[in-house]
Amino acid sequence: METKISIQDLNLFYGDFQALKGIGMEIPKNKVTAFIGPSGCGKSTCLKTINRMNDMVENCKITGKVTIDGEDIYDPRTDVTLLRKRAGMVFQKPNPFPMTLYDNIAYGPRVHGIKNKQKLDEIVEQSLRSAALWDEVKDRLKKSALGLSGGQQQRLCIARALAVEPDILLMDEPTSALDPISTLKIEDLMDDLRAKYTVIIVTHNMQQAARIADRTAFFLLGEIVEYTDTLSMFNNPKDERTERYITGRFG
Ligand SMILES: Nc1ncnc2c1ncn2[C@@H]1O[C@H](COP(=O)(O)OP(=O)(O)OP(=O)(O)O)[C@@H](O)[C@H]1O
Repeated sequence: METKISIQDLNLFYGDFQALKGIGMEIPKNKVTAFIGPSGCGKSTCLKTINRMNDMVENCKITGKVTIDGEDIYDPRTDVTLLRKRAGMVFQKPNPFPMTLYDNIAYGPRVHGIKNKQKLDEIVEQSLRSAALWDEVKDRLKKSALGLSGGQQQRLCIARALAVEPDILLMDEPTSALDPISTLKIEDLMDDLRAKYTVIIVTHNMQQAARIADRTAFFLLGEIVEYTDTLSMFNNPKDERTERYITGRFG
């Protein structure tokens, strides 16, 4: 397996509080990796270190190293805008912009300098197809995105992330606000996405991790207790704490 993202001895502090402790993991290319663990154990924090979303938090300090394709993303010379283009993010609650579906998706490419209408049309169609939304919305591209259902909005947000051609997709509990049918659609989509992207998903839902992830990391109190291929984790956890968590016997 080729490593896409390497995290080495990563510590993260919010003020005096240490949220991540000595995280080390190699995240493989073109696989789905799940972060699981009880609330507040650092999953989202760890996810956000990969595109430096933590830069926006005051008093947040990081030591250690994160590399993408071998490049140190915390190097002062890193272009953070470009980094966030390479590592797109989808959040827990769908957050479409209050504009048309078309403009939601064309927004990123326009920011990055694409002005040609035909090219933008192509990107919009392709992104919506990749997010399994095209057929449902192709006749309403000029309508407000806020009129979509929650599940459609979340797929629109995935399409918006794909429109700038990332290689990594960071998803922070992307289905927690969705009904079971929309959740299933996003899970199916995940299967297709791995062909082109390296996907990392934070989830509280262990069945979801078991269904969609190739590898799973179990976080507890800011540390990684266990990180292995998903089948081994669920069938044969090495650490007693992992076993207790996945069998629902704690926290
Ligand atoms: N901006 C912040 N400032 C201070 N503390 C923070 C901040 N963001 C997160 N924390 C703290 O860091 C710890 C890890 O939070 P994080 O959101 O990464 O956990 P999580 O595992 O993703 O939780 P959940 O599953 O509930 O989303 C928590 O104790 C949280 O309160």
